[in-house]
Amino acid sequence: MLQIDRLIKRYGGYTAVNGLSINIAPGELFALLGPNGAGKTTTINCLLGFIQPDEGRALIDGLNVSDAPLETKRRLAYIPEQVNLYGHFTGLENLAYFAELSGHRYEEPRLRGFLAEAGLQTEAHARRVSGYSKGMRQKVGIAIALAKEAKVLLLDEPTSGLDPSASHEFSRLLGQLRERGVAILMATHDLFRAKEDATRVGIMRHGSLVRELTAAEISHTDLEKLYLETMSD
Ligand SMILES: Nc1ncnc2c1ncn2[C@@H]1O[C@H](COP(=O)(O)OP(=O)(O)OP(=O)(O)O)[C@@H](O)[C@H]1O
Repeated sequence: MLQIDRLIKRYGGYTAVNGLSINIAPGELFALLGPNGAGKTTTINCLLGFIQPDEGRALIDGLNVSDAPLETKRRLAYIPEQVNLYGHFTGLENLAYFAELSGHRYEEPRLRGFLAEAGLQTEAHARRVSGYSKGMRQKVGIAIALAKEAKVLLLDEPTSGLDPSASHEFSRLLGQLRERGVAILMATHDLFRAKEDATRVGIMRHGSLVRELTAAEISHTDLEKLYLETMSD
């Protein structure tokens, strides 16, 4: 569903992403770990079509992002650390707007249904987003993914700054999206959430994937140990 194939992105003489290949099947969650500057956000920006890779390719649902930027954007949803919404619009209005951008027009009850499914309390639906907490904005992000019927979800540091209950709730929602067959790529520094939520975990360093493992086969302690060892190699 999501294929990253020998992706390379250079900035001048610096190689930010260096031959990265990852395949993520429907219903899988791949957690991408790595220190600051490892190239995680650059990779996500290539998938979003925000930047062009120098070599290699990224495919969303079989479509090359470089050849079909609009089509691929329609098929994916993106939740960064701070979900970008229009503060003076309500949650409902934001959802209607972003769903429409991807060609989906819904009546209000259906929109409320998506927000409820994403865990946003009913009294907040018609409130302005400027008063929402970070966790509430992320729920709107999940509702947008549901409304768009996104096949791929890209997450960049989604749980950073969330309190433990909000973080737990967020991971429950990711589980629901996985059950619907969404392929998820999550860049994160949160080893705990990576181990808990992911099917596979990759450790990135200097633009390359240096380790890849099955989440179920490693304990929290061993993942932390492996991460630290990888950083000191
Ligand atoms: N527009 C740019 N011009 C030049 N260098 C850039 C640009 N964008 C990113 N880089 C460099 O590419 C490297 C990878 O950055 P990137 O943001 O992808 O890392 P990251 O793994 O997401 O880090 P973090 O965990 O801090 O978000 C960094 O060294 C960064 O300085």
